[in-house]
Amino acid sequence: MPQREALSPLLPVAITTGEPAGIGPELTLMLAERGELPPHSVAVGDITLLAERAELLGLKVELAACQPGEPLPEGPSVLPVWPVALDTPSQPGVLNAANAAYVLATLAAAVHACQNGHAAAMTTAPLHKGVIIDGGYPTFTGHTEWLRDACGAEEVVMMLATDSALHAQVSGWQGPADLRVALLTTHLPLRAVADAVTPTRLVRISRILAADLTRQFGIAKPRIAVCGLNPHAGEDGHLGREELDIISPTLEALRAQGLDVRGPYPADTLFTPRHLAEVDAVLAMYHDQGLAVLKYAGFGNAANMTLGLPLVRTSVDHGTALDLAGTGKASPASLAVAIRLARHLADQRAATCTTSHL
Ligand SMILES: NC(=O)C1=CN([C@@H]2O[C@H](COP(=O)(O)OP(=O)(O)OC[C@H]3O[C@@H](n4cnc5c(N)ncnc54)[C@H](O)[C@@H]3O)[C@@H](O)[C@H]2O)C=CC1
Ligand SMILES: NCC(=O)COP(=O)(O)O
Repeated sequence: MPQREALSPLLPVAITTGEPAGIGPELTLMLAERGELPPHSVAVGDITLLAERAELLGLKVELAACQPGEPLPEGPSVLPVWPVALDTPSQPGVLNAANAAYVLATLAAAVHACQNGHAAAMTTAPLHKGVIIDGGYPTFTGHTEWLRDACGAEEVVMMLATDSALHAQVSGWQGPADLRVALLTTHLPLRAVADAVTPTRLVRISRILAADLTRQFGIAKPRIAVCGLNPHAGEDGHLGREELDIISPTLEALRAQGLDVRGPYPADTLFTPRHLAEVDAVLAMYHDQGLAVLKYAGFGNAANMTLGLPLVRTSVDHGTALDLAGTGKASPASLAVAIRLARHLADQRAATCTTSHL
């Protein structure tokens, strides 16, 4: 039996603390002070920054530096930290491109730990895409794409979900609707979206989504509703031809291969209770088509995850909120959901690996 998988529940979830000028550091500290981090959680970031932010906000957290592979320090209000040093001091709300490499170094440390059996999963606090680009990484577009490349994956899928849709066991979200929304395209200018709606991308994304809804969420035959790109799903070609020329024939081919992919549906009415009740996930064509609805339904109680990776990665449903950084007013609820989800998915993955070796 493989020791590493069998022991995964004891391995930590590595929480990258994100943009140092944003709310990520203080949200992590808030959860630690309240005792709301699951056992075996470790922050990845600059320990002086965390200490300064804790002092600023009067958060009573004992920061305990340790290294991947070492036992995690334990105790009430103890936050274990895998230290990664800032390149330059950071003030809340004030971006500095000199720290772009630092943010990416925290991600690299977490990925490395997952790959080397020192972490069970990673949860990412928000980073600021623009300042990373300004800091000398012109092709950077987000965690999702960076993780795809770091892990050598051909394709990955961004999916956000409201809490109970993540998994009934994870917590008790009682919001208006359960919603899982995956994206065909992620961080693209709107002008480039239509060109990115291709049969190849639709096939790859649909397959990953269906496979991970089964593998990670236990849905034997996932039902996926696919949005159209254009108003009224193109109005029979009068308002755009992507539905007729690309989406419909590709979905037809996927259905012939056994995938339950429905649509394309007009996106404005797909996100209504009667339609949502009939499917397990919605595949939106672009970022704001899907995420505006998801955030209306459950902002602060939803999480983001990357499907198709060889490791478990979850994240918050919000960004760096520079306007709130250093005030203590930002809610840590989504970070808590994301960490619990990472723990749950990692434990489940470990149990599956262990059982499959029996
Ligand atoms: N997972 C990640 O790393 C993500 C990063 N971002 C990045 O964050 C930066 C800022 O993005 P924006 O579009 O301004 O979105 P944002 O989520 O940072 O802020 C939008 C609004 O929501 C509020 N808000 C955000 N988080 C909150 C929280 N936890 N509690 C209470 N209120 C909260 C903010 O104060 C602001 O009014 C961008 O660079 C964006 O790319 C955005 C989404 C996810
Ligand atoms: N709106 C979601 C988002 O921007 C998250 O991006 P990523 O950094 O997780 O790829």
